[in-house]
Amino acid sequence: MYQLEHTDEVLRSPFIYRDDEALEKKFELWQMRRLFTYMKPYPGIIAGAFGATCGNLVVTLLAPYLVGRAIDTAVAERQPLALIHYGIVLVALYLLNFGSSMLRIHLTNRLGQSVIQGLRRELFSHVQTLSNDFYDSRPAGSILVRIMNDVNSLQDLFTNGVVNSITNLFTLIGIIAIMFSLNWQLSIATLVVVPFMFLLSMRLTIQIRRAWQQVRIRLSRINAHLAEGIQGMRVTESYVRQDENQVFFERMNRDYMDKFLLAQRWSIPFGPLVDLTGALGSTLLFWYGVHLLHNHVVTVGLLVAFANYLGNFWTPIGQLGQVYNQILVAMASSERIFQYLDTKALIKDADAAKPMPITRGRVSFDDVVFAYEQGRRALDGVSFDVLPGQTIALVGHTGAGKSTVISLLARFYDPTSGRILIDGQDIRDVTVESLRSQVGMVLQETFIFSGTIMDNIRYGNPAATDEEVKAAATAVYANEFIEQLENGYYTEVRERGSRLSQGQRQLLSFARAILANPQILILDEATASIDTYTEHFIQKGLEVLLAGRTAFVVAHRLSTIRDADQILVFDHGQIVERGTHETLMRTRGYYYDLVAAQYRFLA
Ligand SMILES: Nc1ncnc2c1ncn2[C@@H]1O[C@H](COP(=O)(O)OP(=O)(O)OP(=O)(O)O)[C@@H](O)[C@H]1O
Repeated sequence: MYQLEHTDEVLRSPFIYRDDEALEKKFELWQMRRLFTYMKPYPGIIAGAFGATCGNLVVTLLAPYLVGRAIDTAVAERQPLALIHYGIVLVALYLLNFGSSMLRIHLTNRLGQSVIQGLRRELFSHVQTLSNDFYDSRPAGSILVRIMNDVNSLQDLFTNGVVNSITNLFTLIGIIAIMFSLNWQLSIATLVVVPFMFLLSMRLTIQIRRAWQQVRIRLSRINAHLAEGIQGMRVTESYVRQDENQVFFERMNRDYMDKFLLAQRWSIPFGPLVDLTGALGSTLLFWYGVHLLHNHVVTVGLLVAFANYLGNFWTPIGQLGQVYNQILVAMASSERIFQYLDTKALIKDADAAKPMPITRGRVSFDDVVFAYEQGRRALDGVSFDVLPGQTIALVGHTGAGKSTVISLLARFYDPTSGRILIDGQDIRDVTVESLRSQVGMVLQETFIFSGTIMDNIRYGNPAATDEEVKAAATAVYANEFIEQLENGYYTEVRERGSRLSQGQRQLLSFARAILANPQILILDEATASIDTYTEHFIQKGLEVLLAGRTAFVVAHRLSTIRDADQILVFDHGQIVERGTHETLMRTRGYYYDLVAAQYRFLA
């Protein structure tokens, strides 16, 4: 069986959770301030949560004192009625505590979820406005991680961190103030262990957090590998790579288990150590307390009250340690989130942009130069003029610049220099929305969304009725195959349309496009070989789709090229020949060679 040599290789797989992304960062005030602005819309919830925590605070501060008083007065002086009164007050206090806790947990969760939801909404809506260059430069996985994981990791801070840390500070200050007002000597004896509690809590929670982060990274690696493995299962099977995959997976699985057990090793001692420190603190308190008791400096009730106060130190100290962790994690995540939010869309409406009126469809490229990366021109001085209703075929070797022409026409990028005009208007002077609503695109790979066939066609025009969808499908000859599916137009398609053949997807995209009814159509013909039966429908569908529109076709079918009004032949980003099929064939130049080399078998 195939064995991997190095552990590092195990970790080579493309991670959803990228290892080069920091998991924690040092505190930055401006970042914290910006994060807090997301809480602004919820003053009512915040006030309610603070109100509820005040209820908890009252009980934490008052209950130990009352227990002490009950011992000193009711028990010591044998007054059962007074004891019952104390009992009733304490029960009432704990009921208040119960109610306050329920309300606080509900409100803080609501606050956390509202903030997270708002942040995620803003992030998604912003990412949707970003230009193609943004998507070109990062994998989809890393965008997903930011919208989901990074936003989620802020959840703890907003749910518990903010409200709790303020309450915890008040609790600590309150307990210390009450203790000193009752007896300063005993207060000092009680507080001796508190710095140790604090240090222990900080030290352990940092280690525990780091250990669990490692577990999460391993889990993300497994997820990423699984997702890829399942998507690429056909390739795996066809190359008989199951065994290698199994070994690879086993290593990752094992790695996850090791990290999990390590994290457990850090987490397990936390509780017992807390108890141990508490016990040490109590021992010290009672040892000194009994000494004070003998000298009649304190009473038994006071000693018991102090022991309870000592017990009440742990929760706020532990939670403050956690908040420190939550802030460090939030710094790293929010930095990445803000980085996305601050990314400006390269393509956006000019200040004076107006909607483009319904176009006739005349398209001109005027000395257009474009480079994706500086110094490497993908288009180099491209000029052409297309009359309304004409079909233009773009041909040329791979990498010649055909797709770049159509990307610029749909304004996914702006030219480095030169102009693109539609009906005499520079497309940079009109709104992007109005431009794109009139420039339809049918791409090679038809993206099928989860839903019915009906929904998928309607994507072209959400306002279309069922009848209009069916009419559009019928017009481009897609009706025949759709009717044959088990539920016709209401058949569910999902998983990137895997139920549909390449040809059927193409027909679906024609229906989608004709429903949108754009004046200008961009068509990247699919290169995949399609059975002759479907090909026949595609051919007829295409004729309907192109009729009456200005169309740019990155053409692979000789039939499309032959019927084109103009053929633009590209090479290294320049138009090297132009004309109709007949004239170009007669010229016996670049196009002739191209056809001879590439399309001979199609003729
Ligand atoms: N997103 C991108 N980032 C950087 N360079 C790119 C990008 N897209 C294309 N290019 C480069 O621009 C040049 C033109 O590419 P283009 O996609 O327009 O060619 P094409 O003629 O459509 O090729 P094909 O027929 O293979 O689709 C190529 O050198 C290509 O490597």
